[in-house]
Amino acid sequence: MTSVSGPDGYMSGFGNEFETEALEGALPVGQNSPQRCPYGLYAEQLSGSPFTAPRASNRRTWLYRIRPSVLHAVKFRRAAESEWKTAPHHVAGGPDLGPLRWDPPAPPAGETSFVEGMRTMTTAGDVNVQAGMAAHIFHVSRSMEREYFYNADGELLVVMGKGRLAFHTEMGRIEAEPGEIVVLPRGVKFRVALLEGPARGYACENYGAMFTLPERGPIGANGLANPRDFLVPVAAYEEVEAPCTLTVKWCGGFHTAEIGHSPLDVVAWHGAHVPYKYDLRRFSPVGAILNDHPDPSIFTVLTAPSDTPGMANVDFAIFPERWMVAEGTFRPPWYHMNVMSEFMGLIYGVYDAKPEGFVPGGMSLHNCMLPHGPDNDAFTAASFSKLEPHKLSGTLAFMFETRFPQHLTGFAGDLPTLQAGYTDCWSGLKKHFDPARRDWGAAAE
Ligand SMILES: O=C(O)Cc1cc(O)ccc1O
Ligand SMILES: [Fe+2]
Repeated sequence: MTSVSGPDGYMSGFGNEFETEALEGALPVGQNSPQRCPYGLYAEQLSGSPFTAPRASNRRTWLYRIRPSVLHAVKFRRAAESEWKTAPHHVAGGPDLGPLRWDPPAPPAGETSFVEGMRTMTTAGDVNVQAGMAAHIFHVSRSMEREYFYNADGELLVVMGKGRLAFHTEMGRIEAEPGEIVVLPRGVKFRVALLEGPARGYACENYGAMFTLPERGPIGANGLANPRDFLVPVAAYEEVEAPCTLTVKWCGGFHTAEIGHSPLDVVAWHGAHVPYKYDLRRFSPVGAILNDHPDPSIFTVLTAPSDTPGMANVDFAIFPERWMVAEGTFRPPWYHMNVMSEFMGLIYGVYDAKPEGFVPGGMSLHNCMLPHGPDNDAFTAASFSKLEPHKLSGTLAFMFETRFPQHLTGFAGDLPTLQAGYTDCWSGLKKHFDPARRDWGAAAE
């Protein structure tokens, strides 16, 4: 028998305790683990943080399901290797050290599901100590049918680039389109259906503490990513009694179990360890309203902290459409070297530091302490343009920024779309220094 039950929809908020039931009365009242659960369901706790984590970062969910997870996954067999790699993963060879950039890669050969079409560009840190991340790209040309997956290695932040996907999770269903992100927490089972495709995008796998909202400090109680814009699915369950597979990614290995039913059989749940989506177009940016170019941390959507305050395991920042109004200022990003490692992608439009060569579906890697900044065209234009209010319209770029150096995979190093001449974008930067011209460039304005 196959059926999918539950209302379509979302609940709103970030880090809340949510509760939802697809069948009236399925949620036990006043306790988590009654002697007998309503409708003959099994109670199960999924812990995303240690039991003893401080309240603010404690994340667990109680699931009321048709079968307990022990019946989903009793006999795992190692599955084939894939292009989805895990840190530590250091390959010999590859391109010489330097800033790197890629054009969009060709789709993989043959049809690929969300899991099959995941290809790792970089890995950082070490999954065994729950620190670090991986930057992936994915390409989806087929739905996962009776194939389910969960990741024990971390949470997955999915940045939609093209097409539309439906993430059927234990907690319910999330639909996503370009401009939106979806976060799938560690241990949550799901399958991904293709709604409109092929679909492609980027993903950040976070091995560390879960993504949370950054502090706003003096910005105050509002702005940036507002909690109410985060959407969590309502309960929906599959009652599928047919051969299915469940694959787990565990410390970099893939293991598959053959099971006789869908593991998305959660009829009701309550808790805070939840999948969610967020529309990046709802981000409320704060920027320079007089002068100077602020640090990109003002555009942090989500941060996954490390044990060192202010030194994120990984930050997810975006460069959304916004007004540029700063006076007497070089408006694009400054030239810089950064202890953090920056992986960037472009969802749509033009990125102000790189008007040429950085295209939607492409990516760049500016690793730990490797210099980068505006290309020659951007420098010249920004140095001499009239500084009127100017809107950067129809643009959305993002950055995965981690405290750990990012190591290229063999896949990334061998990609034919790796731009051999990327660093030439700076080669036209001339020496302008003239000890006699304190007002350099003034006449040209
Ligand atoms: O390198 C980049 O393009 C990302 C970036 C943008 C910015 O506005 C300031 C610093 C920074 O690393
Ligand atoms: Fe940078």
